[in-house]
Amino acid sequence: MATKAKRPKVDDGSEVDPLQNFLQWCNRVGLDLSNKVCVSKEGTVAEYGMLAKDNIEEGEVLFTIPRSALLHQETTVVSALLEKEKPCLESSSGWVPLLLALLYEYTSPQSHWKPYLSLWTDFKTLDHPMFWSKEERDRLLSGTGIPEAVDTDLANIQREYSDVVLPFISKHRDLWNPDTHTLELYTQLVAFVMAYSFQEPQEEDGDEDDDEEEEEEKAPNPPMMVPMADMLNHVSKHNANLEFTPDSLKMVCVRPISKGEEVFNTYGQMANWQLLHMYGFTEPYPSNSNDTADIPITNIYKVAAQGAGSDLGRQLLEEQWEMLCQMMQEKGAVVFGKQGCLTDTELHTVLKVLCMSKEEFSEFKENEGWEEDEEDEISLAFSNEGLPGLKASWKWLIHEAARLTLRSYGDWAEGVDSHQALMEDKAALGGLSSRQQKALQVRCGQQSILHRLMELTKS
Ligand SMILES: C[S@@+](CC[C@H](N)C(=O)[O-])C[C@H]1O[C@@H](n2cnc3c(N)ncnc32)[C@H](O)[C@@H]1O
Repeated sequence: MATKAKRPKVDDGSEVDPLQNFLQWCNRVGLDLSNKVCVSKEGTVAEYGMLAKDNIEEGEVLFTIPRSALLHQETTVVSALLEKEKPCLESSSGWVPLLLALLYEYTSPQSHWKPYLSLWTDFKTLDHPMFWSKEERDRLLSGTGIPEAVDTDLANIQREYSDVVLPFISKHRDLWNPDTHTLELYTQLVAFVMAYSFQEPQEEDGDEDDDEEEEEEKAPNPPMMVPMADMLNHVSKHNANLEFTPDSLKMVCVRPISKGEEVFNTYGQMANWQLLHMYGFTEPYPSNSNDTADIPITNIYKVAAQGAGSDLGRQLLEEQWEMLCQMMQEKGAVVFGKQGCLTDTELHTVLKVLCMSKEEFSEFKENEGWEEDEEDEISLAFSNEGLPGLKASWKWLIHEAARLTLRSYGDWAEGVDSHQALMEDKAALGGLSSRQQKALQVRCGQQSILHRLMELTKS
């Protein structure tokens, strides 16, 4: 078993309340907490959270964290070594330096961040799908995109640990120990970073002449741990937001909060499948205004292939598909939100290429593309308002691809035809495990978006 952070003890051997210990530490490191808020485990949606002790106005600062209190690769005790060895610590995630810092600080009795890290003694309570069995993930979450995302994560974690972390810690046994800093602990800390870390937004250059491509190539900032800010839970209709300044980070109220209400941060615009994947929870259906459903582009192609009558038609379609695969860099899904398509440019490209006549396709290849349509027009055309007005061939492709995608949700709720019906049956819902309930929230959100899309595109 991996060594866990032990609960602090006072002289008589009794345990210190980890929260009080953490709040005292906050005081010592100069973290300024408004007396209008408090951290609590009661009256919150999930374990620790922040509550308003008084009415709070928009713009009020709830707490300020000096940058020296943040835990990341430049503040950890082992920062000089991490900096010196930077080239050997590169990986696709870019998380290895922070994870090495956490492996060290989490298991070091002298760590400056001990009162902070001692708040969590078992990261598995986060209940990320990565801690479910593969069988349970595949059974409960098929069709949601989560099983594939978790399989990729687990393969990456294992590779990163064996190729980068283990050789590194084996070389520095004065600081790390492979018997303590195991793959199991590493995986748990990955889940901690997924659910608790923050990424500072890239600074805007302000130089308008800058080449756009250069801007896009900037790597994202590495993640960091932000004590106190990570005590806040998330909802899509949040009431507070973290602001970054050169000296400190500030949690600022973004809509009035009444006394007794929970203070909610935003973890970003997260669909329920992303919340479950990254944080191990979902917002109750249908309250997540950021919910989305993906349609794999292969499903649009499969539908188009069913509709291609002759051999010649099928050959043309295959050429068009080959070209699309070269054009689309991402793994290939179009995303629909509650108000319409969120990847309208990609969907527009897919529909345009797959519906071209032989002549149009030859012209397209000769010109190496087409004149781009106005972005605003595309965005309107693929919004819920615009979808019913699309041309019939495009509507048919979207409609049938949505139907095909809906079929990919296996049904684990035996005897129940519709997930929606189960959602409305409070007694049956109460009989489900918490994992089954979360899976249901994800599926219902995605399915309702796809059903709506079928309605909007029916001929
Ligand atoms: C940044 S932490 C927030 C503090 C956390 N509640 C704690 O006790 O340590 C993120 C974790 O809080 C929980 N969480 C956040 N928002 C939630 C919500 N709206 N509903 C349920 N759980 C939530 C999830 O377990 C998530 O992984």
